[in-house]
Amino acid sequence: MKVSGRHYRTIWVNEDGWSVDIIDQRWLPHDFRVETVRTVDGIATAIRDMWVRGAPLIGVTAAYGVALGMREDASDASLDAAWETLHATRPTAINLRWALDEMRRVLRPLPVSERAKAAYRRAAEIADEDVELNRGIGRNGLEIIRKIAAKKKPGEPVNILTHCNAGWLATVDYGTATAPIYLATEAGIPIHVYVDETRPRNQGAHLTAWEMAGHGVPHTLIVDNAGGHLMQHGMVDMVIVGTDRTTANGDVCNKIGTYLKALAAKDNGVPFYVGLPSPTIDWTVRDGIREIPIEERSGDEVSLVWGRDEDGKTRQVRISPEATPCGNFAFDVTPARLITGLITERGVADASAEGLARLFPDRSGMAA
Ligand SMILES: CSC[C@@H](O)[C@@H](O)C(=O)COP(=O)(O)O
Repeated sequence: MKVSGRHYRTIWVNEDGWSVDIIDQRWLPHDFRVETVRTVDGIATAIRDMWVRGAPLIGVTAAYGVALGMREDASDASLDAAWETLHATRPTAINLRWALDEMRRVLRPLPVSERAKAAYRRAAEIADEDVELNRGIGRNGLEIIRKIAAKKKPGEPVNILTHCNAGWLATVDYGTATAPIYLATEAGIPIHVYVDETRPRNQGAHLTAWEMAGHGVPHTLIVDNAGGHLMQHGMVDMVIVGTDRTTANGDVCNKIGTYLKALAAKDNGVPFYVGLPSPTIDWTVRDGIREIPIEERSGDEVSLVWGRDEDGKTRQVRISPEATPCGNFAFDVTPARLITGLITERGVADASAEGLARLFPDRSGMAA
Protein backbone atom coordinates (compact mmCIF):
# COMPACT_ATOMS: atom_id res chain seq x y z
CA MET A 1 0.00 0.00 0.00
CA LYS A 2 1.09 3.61 -0.47
CA VAL A 3 2.87 5.55 2.27
CA SER A 4 3.81 9.13 1.35
CA GLY A 5 3.26 8.32 -2.32
CA ARG A 6 5.56 5.25 -2.34
CA HIS A 7 4.33 1.66 -2.55
CA TYR A 8 5.34 -0.48 0.40
CA ARG A 9 4.85 -4.04 1.46
CA THR A 10 5.37 -4.83 5.14
CA ILE A 11 8.45 -7.01 4.52
CA TRP A 12 11.04 -7.33 1.74
CA VAL A 13 14.63 -8.39 1.10
CA ASN A 14 17.04 -5.50 1.54
CA GLU A 15 19.01 -4.23 -1.47
CA ASP A 16 22.08 -6.14 -0.15
CA GLY A 17 20.17 -9.19 -1.41
CA TRP A 18 19.98 -11.13 1.87
CA SER A 19 19.00 -9.17 5.00
CA VAL A 20 15.32 -8.56 5.64
CA ASP A 21 13.61 -5.17 5.95
CA ILE A 22 10.41 -4.79 7.93
CA ILE A 23 8.17 -1.89 8.84
CA ASP A 24 8.66 -1.60 12.61
CA GLN A 25 5.04 -1.22 13.68
CA ARG A 26 5.81 -0.30 17.30
CA TRP A 27 6.28 3.34 16.28
CA LEU A 28 3.15 3.86 14.23
CA PRO A 29 1.16 6.03 13.85
CA HIS A 30 3.76 8.63 14.84
CA ASP A 31 6.88 7.40 13.05
CA PHE A 32 7.27 5.27 9.95
CA ARG A 33 10.45 3.30 10.61
CA VAL A 34 12.04 0.51 8.61
CA GLU A 35 14.29 -1.93 10.47
CA THR A 36 16.81 -4.33 8.92
CA VAL A 37 17.00 -7.81 10.48
CA ARG A 38 19.97 -10.14 9.86
CA THR A 39 19.59 -13.22 12.06
CA VAL A 40 17.10 -15.87 13.14
CA ASP A 41 17.22 -14.44 16.66
CA GLY A 42 16.56 -10.95 15.29
CA ILE A 43 13.49 -12.25 13.46
CA ALA A 44 12.34 -14.07 16.61
CA THR A 45 12.61 -10.82 18.59
CA ALA A 46 10.73 -8.89 15.89
CA ILE A 47 7.85 -11.38 16.06
CA ARG A 48 7.80 -11.87 19.85
CA ASP A 49 8.03 -8.16 20.67
CA MET A 50 5.57 -7.29 17.91
CA TRP A 51 7.69 -5.13 15.62
CA VAL A 52 5.65 -7.13 13.13
CA ARG A 53 2.35 -8.74 14.04
CA GLY A 54 -0.84 -10.08 12.47
CA ALA A 55 -1.16 -13.78 11.67
CA PRO A 56 -0.22 -13.77 7.94
CA LEU A 57 2.73 -11.41 8.42
CA ILE A 58 4.03 -13.44 11.37
CA GLY A 59 4.10 -16.48 9.04
CA VAL A 60 5.92 -14.69 6.21
CA THR A 61 8.43 -13.12 8.62
CA ALA A 62 9.19 -16.54 10.08
CA ALA A 63 9.74 -17.91 6.55
CA TYR A 64 12.36 -15.20 5.97
CA GLY A 65 13.81 -16.07 9.39
CA VAL A 66 14.41 -19.61 8.13
CA ALA A 67 16.10 -18.15 5.02
CA LEU A 68 18.45 -16.08 7.20
CA GLY A 69 19.22 -19.21 9.23
CA MET A 70 19.97 -21.23 6.09
CA ARG A 71 22.36 -18.55 4.83
CA GLU A 72 24.33 -18.90 8.07
CA ASP A 73 24.26 -22.71 8.29
CA ALA A 74 22.06 -24.90 6.09
CA SER A 75 22.49 -28.16 8.02
CA ASP A 76 19.51 -30.22 9.25
CA ALA A 77 20.34 -29.21 12.83
CA SER A 78 20.26 -25.52 11.91
CA LEU A 79 16.94 -25.95 10.05
CA ASP A 80 15.38 -27.64 13.08
CA ALA A 81 16.83 -25.04 15.45
CA ALA A 82 15.41 -22.19 13.35
CA TRP A 83 12.01 -23.94 13.31
CA GLU A 84 12.05 -24.28 17.13
CA THR A 85 13.27 -20.73 17.85
CA LEU A 86 10.72 -19.14 15.54
CA HIS A 87 7.85 -21.40 16.55
CA ALA A 88 8.35 -20.45 20.22
CA THR A 89 7.73 -16.75 19.56
CA ARG A 90 3.93 -16.56 19.59
CA PRO A 91 1.56 -19.48 20.23
CA THR A 92 -1.82 -18.58 18.74
CA ALA A 93 -1.49 -17.66 15.04
CA ILE A 94 -1.41 -20.91 13.07
CA ASN A 95 0.18 -19.20 10.05
CA LEU A 96 3.45 -19.30 11.97
CA ARG A 97 3.50 -23.08 12.16
CA TRP A 98 2.12 -23.36 8.62
CA ALA A 99 4.94 -21.26 7.17
CA LEU A 100 7.65 -23.02 9.21
CA ASP A 101 6.37 -26.47 8.22
CA GLU A 102 6.20 -25.38 4.60
CA MET A 103 9.80 -24.13 4.66
CA ARG A 104 11.03 -27.36 6.24
CA ARG A 105 9.02 -29.48 3.77
CA VAL A 106 10.65 -27.70 0.82
CA LEU A 107 14.19 -27.48 2.23
CA ARG A 108 14.74 -30.82 3.95
CA PRO A 109 15.01 -32.97 0.77
CA LEU A 110 17.51 -30.57 -0.86
CA PRO A 111 21.31 -30.84 -0.73
CA VAL A 112 22.68 -28.48 1.95
CA SER A 113 24.40 -26.35 -0.72
CA GLU A 114 21.06 -25.51 -2.37
CA ARG A 115 19.01 -24.74 0.73
CA ALA A 116 19.74 -21.04 1.30
CA LYS A 117 18.78 -20.04 -2.24
CA ALA A 118 15.67 -22.22 -2.15
CA ALA A 119 14.69 -20.77 1.24
CA TYR A 120 14.73 -17.17 -0.03
CA ARG A 121 12.80 -18.29 -3.12
CA ARG A 122 10.07 -20.06 -1.11
CA ALA A 123 9.80 -17.21 1.43
CA ALA A 124 9.29 -14.76 -1.45
CA GLU A 125 6.65 -17.04 -2.97
CA ILE A 126 4.80 -17.27 0.36
CA ALA A 127 4.85 -13.46 0.55
CA ASP A 128 3.50 -13.14 -3.01
CA GLU A 129 0.88 -15.80 -2.34
CA ASP A 130 -0.29 -13.87 0.72
CA VAL A 131 -0.95 -10.80 -1.43
CA GLU A 132 -2.94 -12.88 -3.91
CA LEU A 133 -4.98 -14.58 -1.17
CA ASN A 134 -5.86 -11.20 0.28
CA ARG A 135 -6.92 -9.87 -3.12
CA GLY A 136 -9.23 -12.90 -3.38
CA ILE A 137 -10.72 -12.15 0.05
CA GLY A 138 -11.15 -8.56 -1.11
CA ARG A 139 -13.05 -9.57 -4.26
CA ASN A 140 -15.37 -11.94 -2.36
CA GLY A 141 -15.96 -9.49 0.48
CA LEU A 142 -16.67 -6.70 -2.00
CA GLU A 143 -19.73 -8.59 -3.26
CA ILE A 144 -21.16 -8.68 0.28
CA ILE A 145 -20.56 -4.94 0.71
CA ARG A 146 -22.16 -4.27 -2.68
CA LYS A 147 -25.35 -6.06 -1.61
CA ILE A 148 -25.55 -4.03 1.61
CA ALA A 149 -24.83 -0.79 -0.29
CA ALA A 150 -27.64 -1.59 -2.75
CA LYS A 151 -30.17 -1.35 0.09
CA LYS A 152 -28.93 2.09 1.18
CA LYS A 153 -30.04 5.51 0.01
CA PRO A 154 -27.73 6.98 -2.68
CA GLY A 155 -24.59 8.38 -1.09
CA GLU A 156 -25.30 6.81 2.31
CA PRO A 157 -22.22 4.95 3.56
CA VAL A 158 -22.00 1.30 4.51
CA ASN A 159 -20.97 1.33 8.18
CA ILE A 160 -18.42 -1.37 8.97
CA LEU A 161 -17.05 -2.14 12.41
CA THR A 162 -13.63 -3.79 12.74
CA HIS A 163 -11.52 -4.93 15.66
CA CYS A 164 -7.73 -4.91 16.05
CA ASN A 165 -5.71 -4.56 12.87
CA ALA A 166 -6.37 -7.08 10.12
CA GLY A 167 -5.17 -4.56 7.56
CA TRP A 168 -2.23 -4.45 5.18
CA LEU A 169 0.10 -4.05 8.17
CA ALA A 170 -1.03 -7.46 9.47
CA THR A 171 -0.26 -9.14 6.13
CA VAL A 172 2.20 -8.54 3.30
CA ASP A 173 -0.27 -6.22 1.55
CA TYR A 174 -4.02 -5.40 1.36
CA GLY A 175 -5.01 -7.08 4.64
CA THR A 176 -7.73 -9.62 5.19
CA ALA A 177 -10.61 -7.77 6.89
CA THR A 178 -9.59 -4.55 5.15
CA ALA A 179 -9.17 -5.92 1.61
CA PRO A 180 -12.95 -5.71 0.91
CA ILE A 181 -12.97 -2.20 2.41
CA TYR A 182 -10.14 -1.03 0.13
CA LEU A 183 -11.73 -2.61 -2.94
CA ALA A 184 -15.15 -1.15 -2.11
CA THR A 185 -13.59 2.29 -1.70
CA GLU A 186 -11.81 1.90 -5.07
CA ALA A 187 -15.17 0.86 -6.60
CA GLY A 188 -16.72 4.13 -5.39
CA ILE A 189 -18.97 2.58 -2.72
CA PRO A 190 -19.22 5.00 0.22
CA ILE A 191 -17.77 3.31 3.31
CA HIS A 192 -17.42 4.43 6.89
CA VAL A 193 -15.40 2.30 9.33
CA TYR A 194 -15.80 2.18 13.09
CA VAL A 195 -12.32 1.31 14.39
CA ASP A 196 -12.17 -0.37 17.81
CA GLU A 197 -9.15 0.97 19.69
CA THR A 198 -8.28 -2.63 20.76
CA ARG A 199 -6.83 -2.50 24.23
CA PRO A 200 -4.34 -3.26 25.56
CA ARG A 201 -1.94 -2.63 22.67
CA ASN A 202 -4.31 -0.42 20.71
CA GLN A 203 -3.70 -1.90 17.28
CA GLY A 204 -6.95 -0.28 16.12
CA ALA A 205 -6.00 3.21 17.30
CA HIS A 206 -2.36 2.96 16.24
CA LEU A 207 -2.54 0.93 13.05
CA THR A 208 -6.03 0.55 11.58
CA ALA A 209 -6.83 4.24 12.05
CA TRP A 210 -3.49 5.10 10.40
CA GLU A 211 -4.27 2.77 7.49
CA MET A 212 -7.76 4.20 7.00
CA ALA A 213 -6.46 7.77 7.10
CA GLY A 214 -3.67 6.89 4.65
CA HIS A 215 -6.17 5.54 2.15
CA GLY A 216 -8.83 8.19 2.56
CA VAL A 217 -11.40 5.84 4.10
CA PRO A 218 -13.77 7.79 6.37
CA HIS A 219 -13.52 6.30 9.85
CA THR A 220 -14.24 6.92 13.53
CA LEU A 221 -12.14 5.58 16.38
CA ILE A 222 -14.26 4.17 19.22
CA VAL A 223 -13.49 2.59 22.58
CA ASP A 224 -13.75 -1.18 22.61
CA ASN A 225 -16.94 -1.16 24.65
CA ALA A 226 -18.90 1.10 22.27
CA GLY A 227 -19.72 -1.51 19.61
CA GLY A 228 -22.80 -2.95 21.32
CA HIS A 229 -24.30 0.51 21.77
CA LEU A 230 -23.73 1.40 18.11
CA MET A 231 -25.31 -1.85 16.97
CA GLN A 232 -28.39 -1.28 19.15
CA HIS A 233 -28.87 2.05 17.38
CA GLY A 234 -28.55 0.70 13.83
CA MET A 235 -25.22 2.41 13.27
CA VAL A 236 -23.35 -0.72 12.11
CA ASP A 237 -24.27 -2.56 8.88
CA MET A 238 -21.69 -5.29 9.20
CA VAL A 239 -18.70 -6.38 11.24
CA ILE A 240 -15.53 -7.69 9.54
CA VAL A 241 -12.59 -8.98 11.55
CA GLY A 242 -9.53 -11.11 10.87
CA THR A 243 -8.46 -14.35 12.53
CA ASP A 244 -5.32 -15.92 13.93
CA ARG A 245 -6.64 -19.45 13.70
CA THR A 246 -9.88 -20.86 12.34
CA THR A 247 -10.86 -24.40 13.25
CA ALA A 248 -12.02 -27.06 10.81
CA ASN A 249 -15.59 -26.44 11.99
CA GLY A 250 -15.47 -22.65 11.71
CA ASP A 251 -14.66 -21.38 15.22
CA VAL A 252 -12.55 -18.24 14.97
CA CYS A 253 -9.75 -17.24 17.31
CA ASN A 254 -8.94 -13.55 17.01
CA LYS A 255 -7.84 -10.58 19.12
CA ILE A 256 -9.33 -10.44 22.60
CA GLY A 257 -12.76 -8.79 22.50
CA THR A 258 -13.79 -10.23 19.14
CA TYR A 259 -16.17 -12.67 20.89
CA LEU A 260 -18.02 -9.82 22.63
CA LYS A 261 -18.50 -8.06 19.28
CA ALA A 262 -19.92 -11.25 17.81
CA LEU A 263 -22.37 -11.63 20.72
CA ALA A 264 -23.53 -8.04 20.31
CA ALA A 265 -23.86 -8.53 16.54
CA LYS A 266 -25.96 -11.67 16.99
CA ASP A 267 -28.25 -9.93 19.49
CA ASN A 268 -28.80 -7.06 17.09
CA GLY A 269 -29.05 -8.97 13.82
CA VAL A 270 -25.87 -7.40 12.45
CA PRO A 271 -23.96 -9.68 10.03
CA PHE A 272 -20.60 -10.76 11.45
CA TYR A 273 -17.96 -11.76 8.87
CA VAL A 274 -14.40 -12.98 9.18
CA GLY A 275 -11.80 -12.45 6.42
CA LEU A 276 -9.26 -15.25 6.24
CA PRO A 277 -6.68 -16.73 3.91
CA SER A 278 -6.69 -20.54 3.89
CA PRO A 279 -3.31 -20.88 5.72
CA THR A 280 -5.19 -19.53 8.76
CA ILE A 281 -7.36 -22.66 8.90
CA ASP A 282 -6.07 -25.28 11.34
CA TRP A 283 -7.61 -28.46 9.92
CA THR A 284 -6.40 -30.45 12.94
CA VAL A 285 -8.54 -28.53 15.45
CA ARG A 286 -12.31 -28.81 15.87
CA ASP A 287 -12.98 -27.26 19.26
CA GLY A 288 -11.53 -23.76 19.26
CA ILE A 289 -12.33 -22.97 22.88
CA ARG A 290 -10.58 -26.02 24.30
CA GLU A 291 -7.82 -26.68 21.79
CA ILE A 292 -6.35 -23.34 20.68
CA PRO A 293 -3.52 -22.04 22.88
CA ILE A 294 -4.30 -18.48 23.94
CA GLU A 295 -1.27 -16.23 24.23
CA GLU A 296 -0.86 -14.49 27.58
CA ARG A 297 1.37 -11.45 27.38
CA SER A 298 2.99 -9.23 29.97
CA GLY A 299 0.67 -7.40 32.36
CA ASP A 300 2.71 -4.27 31.63
CA GLU A 301 0.79 -4.00 28.35
CA VAL A 302 -2.37 -3.47 30.43
CA SER A 303 -1.03 -1.14 33.12
CA LEU A 304 1.27 0.96 30.91
CA VAL A 305 -0.06 2.85 27.90
CA TRP A 306 2.11 4.21 25.10
CA GLY A 307 1.47 7.60 23.56
CA ARG A 308 3.08 10.75 22.22
CA ASP A 309 2.98 13.95 24.25
CA GLU A 310 2.58 17.48 22.90
CA ASP A 311 6.37 17.92 22.74
CA GLY A 312 6.58 15.05 20.30
CA LYS A 313 8.09 12.63 22.83
CA THR A 314 6.89 9.03 22.85
CA ARG A 315 6.14 8.00 26.42
CA GLN A 316 4.62 5.24 28.48
CA VAL A 317 2.30 6.18 31.33
CA ARG A 318 0.98 3.98 34.13
CA ILE A 319 -2.81 3.87 34.45
CA SER A 320 -3.26 1.49 37.41
CA PRO A 321 -1.75 1.18 40.89
CA GLU A 322 1.73 -0.28 40.68
CA ALA A 323 0.84 -3.22 42.92
CA THR A 324 -2.29 -4.22 40.95
CA PRO A 325 -1.79 -7.54 39.14
CA CYS A 326 -2.87 -7.51 35.49
CA GLY A 327 -4.12 -10.35 33.30
CA ASN A 328 -3.37 -10.04 29.60
CA PHE A 329 -5.13 -12.66 27.49
CA ALA A 330 -4.37 -11.70 23.91
CA PHE A 331 -7.02 -13.69 22.00
CA ASP A 332 -10.47 -15.22 22.40
CA VAL A 333 -12.55 -17.70 20.44
CA THR A 334 -15.80 -16.83 18.69
CA PRO A 335 -17.91 -19.95 18.22
CA ALA A 336 -18.98 -20.70 14.64
CA ARG A 337 -22.68 -20.25 15.50
CA LEU A 338 -22.12 -16.49 15.93
CA ILE A 339 -20.46 -16.03 12.53
CA THR A 340 -22.43 -15.12 9.41
CA GLY A 341 -19.72 -16.15 6.94
CA LEU A 342 -16.03 -16.84 6.44
CA ILE A 343 -14.69 -14.74 3.55
CA THR A 344 -11.85 -16.73 1.99
CA GLU A 345 -9.89 -16.48 -1.25
CA ARG A 346 -12.14 -19.17 -2.73
CA GLY A 347 -15.46 -17.65 -1.75
CA VAL A 348 -17.66 -17.15 1.30
CA ALA A 349 -18.12 -20.27 3.44
CA ASP A 350 -20.69 -20.98 6.12
CA ALA A 351 -18.87 -21.12 9.45
CA SER A 352 -19.24 -24.89 9.76
CA ALA A 353 -17.31 -28.06 8.95
CA GLU A 354 -19.55 -28.58 5.91
CA GLY A 355 -19.16 -24.98 4.75
CA LEU A 356 -15.37 -25.12 4.87
CA ALA A 357 -15.25 -28.63 3.36
CA ARG A 358 -17.35 -27.41 0.41
CA LEU A 359 -14.79 -24.69 -0.42
CA PHE A 360 -11.70 -26.72 0.47
CA PRO A 361 -12.49 -30.37 -0.39
CA ASP A 362 -8.78 -30.91 -1.11
CA ARG A 363 -7.67 -29.89 2.39
CA SER A 364 -10.58 -30.60 4.70
CA GLY A 365 -9.76 -34.31 4.52
CA MET A 366 -6.86 -33.41 6.78
CA ALA A 367 -9.28 -32.65 9.63
CA ALA A 368 -8.77 -34.86 12.71
C1 LIG B 1 -5.03 -10.43 9.09
S1 LIG B 1 -4.58 -10.39 10.71
C2 LIG B 1 -5.68 -11.36 11.68
C3 LIG B 1 -5.28 -11.31 13.09
O1 LIG B 1 -3.93 -11.65 13.21
C4 LIG B 1 -5.55 -9.94 13.73
O2 LIG B 1 -6.93 -9.70 13.72
C5 LIG B 1 -5.03 -9.94 15.13
O3 LIG B 1 -5.71 -10.36 16.05
C6 LIG B 1 -3.63 -9.50 15.32
O4 LIG B 1 -3.17 -9.68 16.64
P1 LIG B 1 -1.72 -9.20 17.02
O5 LIG B 1 -1.62 -9.54 18.48
O6 LIG B 1 -1.64 -7.74 16.74
O7 LIG B 1 -0.74 -10.01 16.20
